[in-house]
Amino acid sequence: MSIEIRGISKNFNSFRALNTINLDIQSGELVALLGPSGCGKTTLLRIIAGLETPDSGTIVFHGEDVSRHDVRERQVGFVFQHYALFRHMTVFENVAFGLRMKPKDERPNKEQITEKVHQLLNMVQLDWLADRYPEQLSGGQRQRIALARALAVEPKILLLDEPFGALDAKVRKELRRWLARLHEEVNLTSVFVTHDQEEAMEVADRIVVMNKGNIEQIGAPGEVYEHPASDFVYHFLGDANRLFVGSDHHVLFRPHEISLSREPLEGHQQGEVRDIRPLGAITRVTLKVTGQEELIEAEVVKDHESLNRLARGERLYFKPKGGVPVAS
Ligand SMILES: Nc1ncnc2c1ncn2[C@@H]1O[C@H](COP(=O)(O)OP(=O)(O)OP(=O)(O)O)[C@@H](O)[C@H]1O
Repeated sequence: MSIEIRGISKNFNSFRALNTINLDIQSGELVALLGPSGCGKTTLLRIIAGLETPDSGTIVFHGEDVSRHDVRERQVGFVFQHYALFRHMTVFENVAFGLRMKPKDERPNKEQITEKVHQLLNMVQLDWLADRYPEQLSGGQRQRIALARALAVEPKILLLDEPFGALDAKVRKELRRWLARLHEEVNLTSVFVTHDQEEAMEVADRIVVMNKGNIEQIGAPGEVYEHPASDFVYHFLGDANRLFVGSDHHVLFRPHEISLSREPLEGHQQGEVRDIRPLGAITRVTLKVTGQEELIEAEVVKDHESLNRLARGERLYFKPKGGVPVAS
């Protein structure tokens, strides 16, 4: 089911949380709303769900204007970070809940419900936990059960608000990959909110970068990373160096977009080594350049020749590879 967001604005008192948002989401797409805290991501998700009313604009699901439909009529599935499971119900009952609450003429019978719940629990690979209570589960398991519960009623649209936000880094990574695979299997239209660029890059088909109630850029992960539409997007999508060139220009470049050498080379300038950090496959070297306070970070493979017996205080020669020239 496609989602069209047309001219959506929302104020909280005099504060403009969303400023005329337009966005088309294709059927079956997995879209990330990415931006810093307070940029309006959650508000937009809640408006799509029907949990919040916009001041102006319309929401269209598959050609039908649902702006006036309430949250139940919209039939979307949710997974929110703090949207707890029912504590007094087992995992099985939690997942069955939405099916049992269906109007009588749509409600499956007992056997059908049992079959469906086990099918969903198998899909999230947690069928063996069916008789447990939520407090007997890990955080990651709870999130997967919450997802199974959301999917039980077969929503055409799934909305996820920082679904893995409260989990530790390793579990987050596993769940993220698992969500991307699941999305391919089930093929529903999904929108998820995150402030973590790595999460958005890894999972989403398209990323919507938001800032202060506006959309800065919409594009595939590679597109927004390689061709950022603004300084804001460039900085938000990854570490960035600023190298000043003269008094009114600077060049933006990523730590890995650098040529590094022990010897002076054509077009390279010198920097003093302030720090050397081995980070696994790569090593990060921090350089101080004459004439600017901001340090430059260079990331090169760990066996790069420039690193051979390198010590703090020594000099290296560097040159940004590519980079984006900007007026300061
Ligand atoms: N009910 C409300 N009343 C007043 N202000 C609100 C309300 N809901 C949200 N806001 C404000 O609107 C802005 C956008 O909030 P929103 O929750 O959409 O941001 P967000 O991008 O999801 O941020 P986060 O990542 O921190 O959750 C924030 O400045 C927030 O304080």
